[in-house]
Amino acid sequence: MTVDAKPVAELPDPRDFGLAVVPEKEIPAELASLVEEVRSLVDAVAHTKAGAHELAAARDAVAAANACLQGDRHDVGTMVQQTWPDGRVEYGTLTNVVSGPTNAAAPPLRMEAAPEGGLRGEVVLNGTYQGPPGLVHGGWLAALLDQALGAAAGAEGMPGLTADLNVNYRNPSPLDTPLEVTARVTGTERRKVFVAGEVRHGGRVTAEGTALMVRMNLPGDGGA
Ligand SMILES: CCCCCCCCCCCCCC(=O)SCCNC(=O)CCNC(=O)[C@H](O)C(C)(C)COP(=O)(O)OP(=O)(O)OC[C@H]1O[C@@H](n2cnc3c(N)ncnc32)[C@H](O)[C@@H]1OP(=O)(O)O
Repeated sequence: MTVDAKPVAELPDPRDFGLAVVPEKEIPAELASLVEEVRSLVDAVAHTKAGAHELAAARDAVAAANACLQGDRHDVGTMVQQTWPDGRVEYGTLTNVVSGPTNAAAPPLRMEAAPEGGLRGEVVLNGTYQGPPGLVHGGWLAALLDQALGAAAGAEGMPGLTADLNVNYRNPSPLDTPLEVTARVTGTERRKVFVAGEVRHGGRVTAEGTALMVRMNLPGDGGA
């Protein structure tokens, strides 16, 4: 395939697009641990068999916590600048539902450079991501792949939006156990970036995805 898409020399700075940026290292440790606690809370609520007394007490405690947090908020669209263990710098949305560090609904998925090229990450989805009994919901597998595929394009200097995503479910993906997610760029054509990736459990592919990402239109593209 023709490789004529132009990777950007430097990642576009979201501030140039009017978006606020929070460096991940500036997220307070107390917020990170609160997010962890809320993740655990969501799982506990989803599975609890507690009685009325405990449920009412928990509801009051959560209502009190909620009231504590009704102050100043980050704007929707706020970005987080993340530096991955391999030194790669990446921008993502702060509350991205797959990888956002402050989003308790995000598993979260973290990707880093894979020795064989592209990106790889590991993620464990608990029972709140359940579709069929004991298995990850197919929509969430698509979300994991979409995010990983987008991140793979971004890591090659070609951040963009998903235009087309195809997912094949090859084997069941179990809950509560590590799933490996891999993704790589397979080709480019003008602003089109073709990407492919997999979810694996115990080395066996459970879902595979391909996508077309359309690279962001950047100054200097000249309509290419
Ligand atoms: C600075 C901030 C950093 C941000 C980092 C972000 C990281 C994100 C990571 C998040 C990961 C999570 C990811 C998410 O959740 S992304 C969220 C889900 N995706 C969207 O919401 C995207 C919605 N769609 C659009 O906005 C537009 O349609 C896009 C931007 C995709 C293209 O509209 P645009 O006006 O820009 O492009 P163009 O029309 O000039 O077309 C250009 C080329 O593309 C070809 N084409 C277009 N569409 C399709 C299609 N559907 N099938 C096949 N081909 C298609 C087209 O034929 C042409 O080809 P060619 O003529 O060259 O051959």
